[in-house]
Amino acid sequence: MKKEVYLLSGFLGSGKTTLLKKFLLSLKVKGLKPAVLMNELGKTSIDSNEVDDDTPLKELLDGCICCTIQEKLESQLQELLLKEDFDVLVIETTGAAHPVEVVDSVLSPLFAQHLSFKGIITIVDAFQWKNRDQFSPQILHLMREQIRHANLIILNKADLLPEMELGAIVFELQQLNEASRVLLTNYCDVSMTEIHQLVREERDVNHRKASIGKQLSLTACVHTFENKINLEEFEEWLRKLPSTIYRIKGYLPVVGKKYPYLFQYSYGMPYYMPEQIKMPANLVIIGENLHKQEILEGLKGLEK
Ligand SMILES: Nc1nc2c(ncn2[C@@H]2O[C@H](COP(=O)(O)OP(=O)(O)OP(=O)(O)O)[C@@H](O)[C@H]2O)c(=O)[nH]1
Repeated sequence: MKKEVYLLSGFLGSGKTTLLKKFLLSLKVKGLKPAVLMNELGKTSIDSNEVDDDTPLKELLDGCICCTIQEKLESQLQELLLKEDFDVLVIETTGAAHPVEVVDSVLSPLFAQHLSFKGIITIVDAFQWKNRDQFSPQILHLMREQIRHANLIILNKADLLPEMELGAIVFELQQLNEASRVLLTNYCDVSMTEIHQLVREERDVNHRKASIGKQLSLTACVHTFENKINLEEFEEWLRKLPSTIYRIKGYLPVVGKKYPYLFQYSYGMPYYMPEQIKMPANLVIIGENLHKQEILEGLKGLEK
């Protein structure tokens, strides 16, 4: 059975660790075993002390998951999958992380059969948002991105502002992300049912929806090659793809080669690298309004 993955996003100090503690507790009450992947901008983690000793915890220190140690994130995910027994993984990113970059790692072809991405929960500090003019345009952009890509927005620290102002902020957040619900909380006191329900997903192994950024209708599908393919024919297939496919990554089993090619494709640019070891022959395709069946049939048609 696939392990569910939730991503906690939100700017520094918004309340991610506060929510994490409550979320972990609720999972345990439901009889589920959680695991946590956390990263901190500094060299030592502070928040990890907040996680009980019986919960498997991986830390990514000295950098933000998305910009400096994306590869490390993948290896930590792999290690968790190999060594730990858990049902649900909660990833708490630093407040300075772009959520979609992290989702990109979770959707790695290495984990296609093991992880089921449930969604991004973004926490917004109401007081901070009201006073956001103090931040640089770059930080403001990041905060907006975290909001835009959320599947659920938690407007936290409601105790710090009058109701009228909170109402105006809810309206602003809703304008930024019409598809997500906005919940108003104190100390991230949110009904966990809301979190568990946050993403509707297809559970099919080879054909799954990653509910990232619903407002952008970003979806993903995974193809697992059962047979080898011819590289020239694959390139021909690639050339015919619509421009709404932004990202493809995975391993291509190539006719005449013992080990697969690592394949990366980003906004039209393909990249191939021969591997020296056996890898799972999964290919993840991410884009807007994907015609999944057509894509998967096209790939199947390339197999010899
Ligand atoms: N007044 C008030 N304080 C809150 C609320 N929620 C959290 N806090 C406090 O805000 C501070 C930051 O909360 P955290 O949960 O550590 O925030 P975080 O997003 O994990 O912070 P970083 O790890 O630095 O990004 C803590 O002192 C919390 O106790 C709230 O609703 N109201």
